Amino acid sequence: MAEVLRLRGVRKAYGGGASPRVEVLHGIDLTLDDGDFAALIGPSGSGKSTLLNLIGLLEAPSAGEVWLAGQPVHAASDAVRTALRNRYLGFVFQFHHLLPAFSAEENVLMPVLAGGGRIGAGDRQRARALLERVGLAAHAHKRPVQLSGGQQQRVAIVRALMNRPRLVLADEPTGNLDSQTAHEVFALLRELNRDEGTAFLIVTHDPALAARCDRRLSIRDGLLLDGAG
Ligand SMILES: Nc1ncnc2c1ncn2[C@@H]1O[C@H](COP(=O)(O)OP(=O)(O)OP(=O)(O)O)[C@@H](O)[C@H]1O
Repeated sequence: MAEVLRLRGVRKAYGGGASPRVEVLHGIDLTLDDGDFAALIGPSGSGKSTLLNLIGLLEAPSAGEVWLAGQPVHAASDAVRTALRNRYLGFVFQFHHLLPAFSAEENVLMPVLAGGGRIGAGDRQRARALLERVGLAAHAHKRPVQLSGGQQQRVAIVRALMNRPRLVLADEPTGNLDSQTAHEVFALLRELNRDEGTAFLIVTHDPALAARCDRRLSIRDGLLLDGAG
């Protein structure tokens, strides 16, 4: 199975100069392969979001290497990082961040525009197929406010898959949902992982959801433990 992500000795420190320098991540090694389904757990403030931001190419490490799809990105320019992010990564957040003025289908199509492309017939077909896949075919024309919380999150999830990313980063994707809906949305992530072969790295505080992942990565004291299996 091909490697999609590799971190080697990744450190991240904040501050410096006038404010004290605090190192949050003390040397993280991690490899994710295509199709991996991994939970990232750890106490509040342990650095989960920091790690996700580094993997998402939204922040640069203070030291160490980040490789995405076989390409070194730790020293890449902003333009290269943006291009790699659009091509290989998808994002799902705790709050759906759908654009309120646009329909569900238009929201799903947004990553095509963000990647600098023009929306073609094939893109519309994929957006509709994805919405149908998650039971929202009849809601494609509705705006986010007309959808339930679980439906909104489903739209956000298929939006993340629109560009066929190799890795989806999900920061507490079910954190804002009641437990029944959370389990349904989580099951959907799993199905999409299997159907599309997309790797997922999912930050969750819910041990029951983490237990349903193939890998459980936990951050403690700035280090990553891999509790595979
Ligand atoms: N931009 C920043 N500047 C300074 N310190 C930061 C910055 N971002 C995060 N930190 C610090 O880094 C540490 C890790 O934060 P992070 O948000 O990654 O933790 P987390 O595990 O995601 O927490 P939670 O589960 O509460 O969301 C915290 O002590 C936080 O205060």
